[in-house]
Amino acid sequence: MLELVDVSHSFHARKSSFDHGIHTVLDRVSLTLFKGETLGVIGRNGAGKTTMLRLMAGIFAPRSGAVLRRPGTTCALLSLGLGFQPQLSGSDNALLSAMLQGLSRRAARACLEEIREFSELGQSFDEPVKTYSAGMRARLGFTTALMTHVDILLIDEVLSVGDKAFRRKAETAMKGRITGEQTVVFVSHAEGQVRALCDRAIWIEDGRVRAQGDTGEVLDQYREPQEK
Ligand SMILES: Nc1ncnc2c1ncn2[C@@H]1O[C@H](COP(=O)(O)OP(=O)(O)OP(=O)(O)O)[C@@H](O)[C@H]1O
Repeated sequence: MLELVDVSHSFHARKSSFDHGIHTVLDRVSLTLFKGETLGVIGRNGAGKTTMLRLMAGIFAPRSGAVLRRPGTTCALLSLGLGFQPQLSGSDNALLSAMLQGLSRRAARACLEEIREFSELGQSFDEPVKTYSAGMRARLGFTTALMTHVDILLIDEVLSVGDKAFRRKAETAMKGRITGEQTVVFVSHAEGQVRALCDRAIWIEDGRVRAQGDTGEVLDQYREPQEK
């Protein structure tokens, strides 16, 4: 469904501590994402997980290597603070995202009531997104992605924000999608969620793949050095 072949990525660093001003964030990463699976991505802060998702989504082009996607595959990146127009209302943003994900205007409009209800944003759904808290943005982003249908859903940490009740509801809804046809890449620091939701996992450390395979085994390896 999607493949990373020897993908490397770097940013220009301001700090002189990085070699020649270049900070390598991903170093020859290869992986294959299969149709219908949920792949968990784990790793410490700054390991390169978000960068990898952005490469998968086509937001960045890799400095070297290739990101291969079957032609016509639609892909949505669900991430905090990404993709909203702050001056537009929650409702208009939801409409826009749904249309960007390939829905017709009529089909997108038809989703709006469901999004309003599930997100529990109430009156705020019609207020500009710039007035939202982080948790409210997460609710809007999560619900919009949940109600519209893309081939690959890339989820960056969003299930870990918001209050407990919404988190539980979001997790249940996500499980419903995951056990169905949806192909998902799921970045999370919440090991319990990764264990519960993911068929396979990949551990990224300092931009390299440290381990990949069975979720339980990868999580056990990931935990070992931290417990020493
Ligand atoms: N646009 C950018 N410009 C420069 N450096 C960046 C940029 N985006 C990320 N980085 C750097 O790349 C490294 C990896 O960042 P990334 O966000 O991919 O990590 P992460 O594994 O998602 O971390 P976290 O778990 O904290 O979200 C970090 O050192 C970060 O500072």
